[in-house]
Amino acid sequence: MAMGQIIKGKPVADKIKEELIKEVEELKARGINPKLTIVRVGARGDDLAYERGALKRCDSIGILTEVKELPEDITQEEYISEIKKINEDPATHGILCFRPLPKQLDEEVIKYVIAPEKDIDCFSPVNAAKVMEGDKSGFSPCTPTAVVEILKHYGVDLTGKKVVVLGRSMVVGKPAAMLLLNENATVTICHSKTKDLDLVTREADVLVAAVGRAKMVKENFIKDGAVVIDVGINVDENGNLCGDVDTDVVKDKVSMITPVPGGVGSVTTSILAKHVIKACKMQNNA
Ligand SMILES: NC(=O)C1=CN([C@@H]2O[C@H](COP(=O)(O)OP(=O)(O)OC[C@H]3O[C@@H](n4cnc5c(N)ncnc54)[C@H](OP(=O)(O)O)[C@@H]3O)[C@@H](O)[C@H]2O)C=CC1
Ligand SMILES: Nc1nc(=O)c2c([nH]1)NC[C@@H]1CN(c3ccc(C(=O)N[C@@H](CCC(=O)O)C(=O)O)cc3)C=[N+]21
Repeated sequence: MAMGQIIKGKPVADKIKEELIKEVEELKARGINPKLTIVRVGARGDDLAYERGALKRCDSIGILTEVKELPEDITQEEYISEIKKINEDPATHGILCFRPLPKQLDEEVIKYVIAPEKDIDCFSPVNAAKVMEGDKSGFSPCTPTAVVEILKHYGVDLTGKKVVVLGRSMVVGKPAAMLLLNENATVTICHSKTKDLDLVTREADVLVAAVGRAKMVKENFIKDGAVVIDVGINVDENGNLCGDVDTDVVKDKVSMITPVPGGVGSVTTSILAKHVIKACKMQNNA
């Protein structure tokens, strides 16, 4: 069996980064300084990984950043008031609220608070509706967008392909399925209630794993020669980052697979930066 190709995020991210550096220079020449504000509650491992990646990426492009660190036990009223403050702060162009939120915070209420024009990761229903409609005037969620960009970069044609998305969250699975559908794939979405999961995923020409369970996807989940996009960012028993796919056991069966770290996450941060600049330009009629 042929050894699968490890398809890294870096070349995809670097290409996006080069374009963005030029755009930031142009904005700065006009006295406009694009800025991202991150809102983090508590200290989840995957949030911290994103934060590290996002701060590094924005820094290298010239985007200003600020992190609002909020206590794990924050009340809904307090959280909402923090978001409203940032909505009204003219220096911030993009807001990223890490999700999932802790249990006492009701996402179904909070998602209406973030200003749609600053909502660079598609939290607001206004932007979610645009993803459904294929309307590119809003902000698609960064990670699902990164998944599509990686597939395009490595020449994987999605038209007519059987794509299985493992996971149905509003951060990854569900919008990823929608964006892949927009690329003319035939899409199946799986979740915790799916029966015979391995039989379903084994049909996939392209498998997108976004479950948040370390190394859950094994050899029996994979069709020979499939392309696997591993979105998972999990922390294993030794404190190291790992994906949702057990890469060691599937790598000889796949044709291509993204690594963790160095895969989807690194492209996600580039898309995030791209969206901050898009938001900044829109807010400045630039
Ligand atoms: N690389 C990147 O840029 C990013 C990585 N991530 C990572 O991706 C992973 C998923 O994130 P997110 O979508 O936010 O996570 P959520 O926990 O919100 O959603 C997980 C999804 O997986 C499903 N699921 C959980 N367990 C199983 C199982 N045993 N079998 C089948 N389906 C299952 C759930 O089903 P149900 O709906 O039925 O509960 C749910 O739809 C995490 O590791 C996260 O850190 C997230 C964003 C960006
Ligand atoms: N609203 C929301 N949207 C998200 O997209 C979201 C979220 N909440 N909550 C947390 C998860 C996790 N996530 C990561 C993104 C990039 C890296 C990343 O840049 N990873 C680098 C490594 C970074 C490092 O370890 O320093 C890599 O994979 O190479 C990691 C994790 C996005 N998430």
